[in-house]
Amino acid sequence: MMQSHIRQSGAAAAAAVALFSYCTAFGREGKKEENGSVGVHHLVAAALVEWRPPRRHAAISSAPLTSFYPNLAICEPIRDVESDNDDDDDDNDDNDSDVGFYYLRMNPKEVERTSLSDSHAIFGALSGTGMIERYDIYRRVLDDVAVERKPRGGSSRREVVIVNLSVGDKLNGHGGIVHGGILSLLFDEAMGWAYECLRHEDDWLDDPSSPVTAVTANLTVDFRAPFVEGSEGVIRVYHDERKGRKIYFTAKLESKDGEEMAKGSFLAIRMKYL
Ligand SMILES: CCCCCCCCCC(=O)SCCNC(=O)CCNC(=O)[C@H](O)C(C)(C)COP(=O)(O)OP(=O)(O)OC[C@H]1O[C@@H](n2cnc3c(N)ncnc32)[C@H](O)[C@@H]1OP(=O)(O)O
Repeated sequence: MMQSHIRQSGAAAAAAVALFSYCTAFGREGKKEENGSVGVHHLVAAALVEWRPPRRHAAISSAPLTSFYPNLAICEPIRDVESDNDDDDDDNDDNDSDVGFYYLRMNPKEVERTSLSDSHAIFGALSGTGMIERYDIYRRVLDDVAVERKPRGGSSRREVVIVNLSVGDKLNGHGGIVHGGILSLLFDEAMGWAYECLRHEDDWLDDPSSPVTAVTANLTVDFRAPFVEGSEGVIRVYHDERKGRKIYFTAKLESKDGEEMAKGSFLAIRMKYL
C-alpha cells in the first residue's frame, strides 16, 4: 500500500548514523520498511539508507506493526492529515518530500511519576495475551520545522505522539468487538503521553524537570467503526491548544490499513498542587 522512497547517499548515511546514536540514547525502537523478519545486520544497512517521506496519502504502515526493532530509527511514511483540505499542495510534492520526521520510542520505565507497572491498567492488569498485547508509545520528532502542519480551519495542530497497539480477544463488549470503554482507555493514556511530551519540550514550567501532573478533565470519543478483536492499530494524538492550565488534544485511532476507527478529544488540566 505504501511506497518506500529510499535513496542512498553519504550525507544521508552520516545523518542516519547520528540519528541512530541519538535514538540509542533514548532507548527507542525502529521500524523497517517491509514485511518479513530482519536480523541485526540490517541495523547497519538501515543506517546507510536515506528515507524520504512521501508527502501524503501514506498510512504509517501496511506492514505488521510488530516489525519494530530496537535501536533503529523509525523512518516511516505517515498520513498527511491536512491533505483533504490542501489541494493546492499537489504541485509541490517533490519539495515536500524533502522534509522529514521520525519517532522516538518512549519508555514507560523512565517516567517516575506514574505507576507504570503492576498497578497500571494498560501496562499492568490489562496487559497480556488476549488483552492489550501491545501499547508502544512514540514521540514524533521533526527533522525540520518546515514540516510543521499548516493551519486547518484557522487553527493549527500538530502530531505529538503515536501509539502502536494491538488488542486481543478478551476485552470485548459485543462479541468480537473491542469494548468502547477499552478504546477510551487507550485514548486517555495516549493523550497523557502527549502531555508528557509537551511538558518536556515547551517552556510552560519554570523548572522543566518539575513533575507537574496533568489529569484528564474531559474525554470524548466518537466510535466510527467496530474495532474487532485481535486488531492492530495506531493512535495519533495532536496538540490543539493550551489555555493556562488547560491543554487540549485530539486523537484518532486508525486500523493498520489507515481506516479511522475512532476519534477523540481530550482536555488535560495541570493540577495546582503537584
Ligand atoms: C507519561 C505518563 C502518562 C500517563 C498517562 C496517564 C493518563 C491517565 C489520565 C487519567 O485518566 S487521570 C484520572 C482521571 N481524571 C481525574 O481523576 C481528574 C479528576 N478531576 C480533578 O482532579 C479536577 O476536577 C481537575 C484537576 C481536573 C480540575 O480541578 P481544578 O480545581 O484545578 O479546576 P478549576 O475549577 O480551578 O478549573 C480550572 C479551569 O478548568 C476548567 N475545568 C475544570 N474541570 C473541567 C472539566 N471537567 N471540563 C472542562 N473544563 C473544566 C474550569 O472551567 C476552569 O476553566 P477557566 O480557567 O477557563 O475558568
